[in-house]
Amino acid sequence: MCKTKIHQFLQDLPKCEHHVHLEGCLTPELMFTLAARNGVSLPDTEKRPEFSSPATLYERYEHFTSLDDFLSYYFIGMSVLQQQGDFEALAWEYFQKAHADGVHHAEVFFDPQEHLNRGVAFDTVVSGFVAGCRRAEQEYGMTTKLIMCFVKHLPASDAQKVFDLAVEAGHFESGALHGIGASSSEVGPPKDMFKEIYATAYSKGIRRTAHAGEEGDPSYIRAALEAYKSQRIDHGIRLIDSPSLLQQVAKDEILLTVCPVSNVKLRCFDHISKVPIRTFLDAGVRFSINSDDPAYFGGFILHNYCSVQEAFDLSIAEWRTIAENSINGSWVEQERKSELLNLIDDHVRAYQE
Ligand code: HPA
Ligand SMILES: [Zn+2]
Repeated sequence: MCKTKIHQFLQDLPKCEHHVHLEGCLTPELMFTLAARNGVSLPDTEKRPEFSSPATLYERYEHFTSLDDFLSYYFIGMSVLQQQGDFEALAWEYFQKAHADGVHHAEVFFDPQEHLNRGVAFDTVVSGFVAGCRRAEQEYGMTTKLIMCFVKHLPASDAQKVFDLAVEAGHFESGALHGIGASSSEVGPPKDMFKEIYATAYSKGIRRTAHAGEEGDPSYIRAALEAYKSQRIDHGIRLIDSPSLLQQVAKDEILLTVCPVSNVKLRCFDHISKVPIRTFLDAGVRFSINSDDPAYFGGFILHNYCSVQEAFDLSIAEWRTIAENSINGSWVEQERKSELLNLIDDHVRAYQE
């Protein structure tokens, strides 16, 4: 993979990432290091032999059976994060990889409820992740935004508490946090369980996105758009089951943050070629391509771009459309968008000369 000329083009193509969970960037190596340093016990290896070493965990990650199966590992993994420096180190590891993959602008998710439930202070989490973001901005000239996700498997009242903490701390006004999202188990919890929080966010002008239509049917996407007034949809792949909603999403210029490798690893599709990339392109649905939980799914953003290219053999004009849509769908100032659009123009011209 990534040996041919087009793969070099994809590596150097200026990218925006909109759908990556920082906790999903925790490699087994860092997990074991932090567990030892912080005195955190990972599961008993008698009962769970996959927790014997990074190698055995990587092997287990090859066989996720569903979103919830993956999430059970994801939530155990993040339990090793305890100190401000752990959160900073995790974010910095991600930004180094993203930079190497040609990411210029990254909007990254994190799940504060899980950390608070383990007794980690909200400020420890936010200040650690913010420090990682600032370092990426200073060292790489990247632009970054932090998006706080609410998790659907915990009570909505917990989500409300964490949202109130963020608002009271002035994090949205200061720019430490930029938006809200909703993630974790999809099918089961009420589709609109955070509707009061999203209504408050809307009234305060806080950006809104939500995971929907990953395992759940199109009614989950409709609920995110209607009950949450969500400005983006994370995943949204089940739109293929509703041509009318697909047309509406195209018309309303809602950006889908698609994660092709994740969709195969979590068995939403049996092969990348089934991810509706071609359908979305043909219908004029805007989407970006993203890594979701790269440490668990075997590759960062470039791996997703290259896997899509292998499966769909897209033209340079189609890649240009994807790259431009992902810039236009970013939550960043117009001046920065123009700068990134110019970089794409230069890159495509240089390739064609
Ligand atoms: O792909 C995902 N879906 C839902 N929740 C998540 N949390 C981390 N990754 C995911
Ligand atoms: Zn996700």
